[in-house]
Amino acid sequence: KRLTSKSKIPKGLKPLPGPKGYPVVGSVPDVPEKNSFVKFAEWGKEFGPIYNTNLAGSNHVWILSDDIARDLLAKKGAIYSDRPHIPALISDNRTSAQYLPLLSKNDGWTRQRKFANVIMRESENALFHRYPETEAKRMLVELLDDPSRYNHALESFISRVTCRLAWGHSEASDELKQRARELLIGVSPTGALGNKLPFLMSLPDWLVPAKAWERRRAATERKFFEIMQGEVESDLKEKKAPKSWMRTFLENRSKFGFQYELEGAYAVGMHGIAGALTIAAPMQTFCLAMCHYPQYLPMLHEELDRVCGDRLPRAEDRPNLPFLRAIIRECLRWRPPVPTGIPHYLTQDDEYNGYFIPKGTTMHPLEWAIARDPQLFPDPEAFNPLRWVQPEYPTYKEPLTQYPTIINITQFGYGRRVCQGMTVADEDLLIGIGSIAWLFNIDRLPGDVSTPPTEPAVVTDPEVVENLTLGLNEKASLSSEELNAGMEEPKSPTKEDILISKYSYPGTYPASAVKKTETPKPVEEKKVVKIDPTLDFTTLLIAKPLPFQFSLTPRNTERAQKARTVFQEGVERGDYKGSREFWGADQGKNSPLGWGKV
Ligand code: HEM
Repeated sequence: KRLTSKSKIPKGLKPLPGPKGYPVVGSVPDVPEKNSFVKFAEWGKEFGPIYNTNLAGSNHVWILSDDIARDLLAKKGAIYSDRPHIPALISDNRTSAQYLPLLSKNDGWTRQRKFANVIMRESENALFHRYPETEAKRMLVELLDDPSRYNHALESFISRVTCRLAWGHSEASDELKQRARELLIGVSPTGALGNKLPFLMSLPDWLVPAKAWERRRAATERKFFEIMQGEVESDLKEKKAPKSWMRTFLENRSKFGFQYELEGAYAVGMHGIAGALTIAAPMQTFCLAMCHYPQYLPMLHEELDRVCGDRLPRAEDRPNLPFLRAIIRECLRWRPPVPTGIPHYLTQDDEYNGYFIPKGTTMHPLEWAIARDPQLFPDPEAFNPLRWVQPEYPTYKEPLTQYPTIINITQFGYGRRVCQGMTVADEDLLIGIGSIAWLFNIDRLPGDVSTPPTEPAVVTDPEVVENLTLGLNEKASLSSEELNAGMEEPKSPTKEDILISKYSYPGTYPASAVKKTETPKPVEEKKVVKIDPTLDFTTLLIAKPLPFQFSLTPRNTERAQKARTVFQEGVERGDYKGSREFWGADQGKNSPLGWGKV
């Protein structure tokens, strides 16, 4: 929607405040790609808890207060529950009935939300078929074997659980990660080129590689969903299909009233993708928080030892693990996985407190700021799980057998569009984080120079800076930072390029500060590099801490042995299978289907 000119504002109402911006592009040049949510929160200090930005001619309103978000997005849900158009997707996200989170408030959305309610309730009642407990054992052994690939192990844990929930087995978990990663790039404002330069999408494919990339992504996804549905169908016929969302769909097909042949395949697949995308982020944040706030891990160990003793945590332990729930709750508050929120779209002119909000405005509940309201969260920048379990804090709530909980918190959105997967996230995080803490000590490496977030670390040694980037781009890792999919054959980024995109906000560093050359540089050329080690996150819609180095060691040999034994028992029962390639060994590089270069 074009920005409404002042003359169109109804009498008696004012326009919302906001940054002035520049002609044509509006405020786009003022928004950094890295940690844009920090900039949007800073503008809130200047313009108040609800303000307007013009981004390349479109009207975007940012909401920084939970009360205002509720007043508008929830109470006035009848007009605030649509979704904006995402230009980089070739099928119109609002009407294609492919991706429930991106659909307009139409019939497709209503029937898929009903379907989502059924599959979520059913799997929740069955304690998610114990899939999180099963996969936690494999994750622990992977972490014991190679702690430096922790990022991969955590993402694989989530992807395998979600894959089992969606289709009954974990074999497609690498493919699911890749599907999730490509879709995330497709929908993120900082991802696919078509979202940055929408006019490209009206040009022919041969002129615009980004468009060809999207066509290939969509075709691969469709084929993947179709294969997965077909396999569960034949397993069902042979009466060997484990419990899954797909099985529920196939056994009750006529009840859901889906309108096109693969709608069920998409409805299930979309939930698989939504799960694979999001839940590893708070687990990675947990590792980050334990490194920088070491006082809390011993408290968590004490609780887990008291409640679980020498066995791994299980779903039934939930009421007895308030401190674990407090840690999880605080991870979501301190580093919200969707820091800019998922936008809603306003379908009618509206007003709020004398301000005019025009129809066609994209509304952003800015979770980053909402989760830092100092009235509710004293000392908001500090990771402090005690705020959930000690009565002197405003967020304390009883009974502690139920609270703290992540169910219905603001990080899952507002009103009619609220997240459908909260209970899955809740279960995965309880079992996933609980199991890691049960087995491991988590610490910064000896000599780690990074300091807590109140004071951004000042690093001058290029060697140190370079080491901080290790671990990028593992196979099928969702944390890869290679963006702009579909552009000209990119040169693989140099370490220098990666650093430039990593640290461009809030610190500054010239490339010369990190360049490694044959001959040592004179000292005066080493410039200061500022890094806040707890804010080094990916730039896509779902923000995850970039891989970092830390020490992950078993608390004692008995526990390590126990983890290996219970995993081995599962292997012998046939609980675990490896991941399958779908498009051949080269991932479909030379065929029309396969992994887009991302
Ligand atoms: C930590 C994990 C997660 C976070 C932080 C998260 C966050 C969100 C947010 C912010 C929204 C938008 C709400 C709004 O528009 O107001 C959303 C929507 C949604 N989420 Fe999640 N989510 C998570 C996990 C999941 C999982 C595991 C699933 C499914 C298995 C899922 C499925 C969905 C769906 C289907 C929607 C769209 C609802 C609609 O548009 O009507 N989410 N989520």
